[in-house]
Amino acid sequence: MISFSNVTKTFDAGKVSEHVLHDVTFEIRRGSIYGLLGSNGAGKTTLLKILAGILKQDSGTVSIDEQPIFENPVLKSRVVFIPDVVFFFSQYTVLQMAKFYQDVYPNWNQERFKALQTLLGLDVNKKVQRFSKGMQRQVAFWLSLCAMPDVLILDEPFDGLDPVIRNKVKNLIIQDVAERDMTVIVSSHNLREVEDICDYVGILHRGSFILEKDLDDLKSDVHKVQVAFKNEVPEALFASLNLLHQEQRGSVVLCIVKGKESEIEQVIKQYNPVIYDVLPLTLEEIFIYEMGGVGYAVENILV
Ligand SMILES: Nc1ncnc2c1ncn2[C@@H]1O[C@H](COP(=O)(O)OP(=O)(O)OP(=O)(O)O)[C@@H](O)[C@H]1O
Repeated sequence: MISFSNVTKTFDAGKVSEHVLHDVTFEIRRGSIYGLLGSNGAGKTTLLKILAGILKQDSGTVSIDEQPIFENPVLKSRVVFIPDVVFFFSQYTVLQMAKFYQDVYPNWNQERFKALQTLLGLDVNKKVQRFSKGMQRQVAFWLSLCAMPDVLILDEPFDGLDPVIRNKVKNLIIQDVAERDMTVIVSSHNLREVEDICDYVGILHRGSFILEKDLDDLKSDVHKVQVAFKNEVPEALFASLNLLHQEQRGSVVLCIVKGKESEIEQVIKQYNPVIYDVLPLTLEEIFIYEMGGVGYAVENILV
């Protein structure tokens, strides 16, 4: 399990200090995929670098399986970080880079290296820096997945990958999570990009979490309902629902309601609606309505 407890981080910015993370506390269960979302400058990369042991927090604790990560080489050999700008030694071919990874990561899987070579079709004797940007990112995933990490940290990982490779990479990640309980934390600006792989999502804003939720809970707890009545819309109905949003479209009322679907249906049906439909909500809509409810303009955070 990954655990952040009261973590703060400040950078010197000229004469003043910039507070980048404020008292961040959260956990990531082993074998889960955590989506870290947030606006530019929210502190996502800083948080990921602290988790990877590249930066040290000013205060608080960061641990993986109850061991601190900073200056802990044994633990670090179980953790792989793919940064937003991937790095390879200049002049190194894929094979030379693979040898380097093999030396650093004791669980290196050579059979998988060969299998992924066939899947990706990249030349192992080519210098990595001569590949295109997207191909270099493929190499980063290739090497990282062969390192068989227990924790995979991804910063904006899918930028620059074409849709076919993107799906292949996502499938490989999901396979490792399912088969050997790998834990993944993935930062992104785009909820749609991560919603198909994550089971937990946190939104970081100006160095603090403004929302953290299990996606299944989120999906089963908010509903978009369309209702219409023969006569006047019964106001008493809305008072008895936990409404996040309500709008009239002609004779139809569209509501975003929190709660169990069966209970919502029971309440509304007491008023004999002539139309009662439950419509699908995208995750992005759920976030916008949930966060709108606590006064944040999430549209700006998630774009
Ligand atoms: N090494 C550094 N020195 C000084 N300030 C830094 C350093 N690294 C990050 N910062 C500052 O910390 C803040 C958070 O940056 P960070 O890269 O963590 O944000 P982010 O959420 O990843 O942003 P983005 O989505 O734009 O990549 C920014 O204001 C940035 O300028």
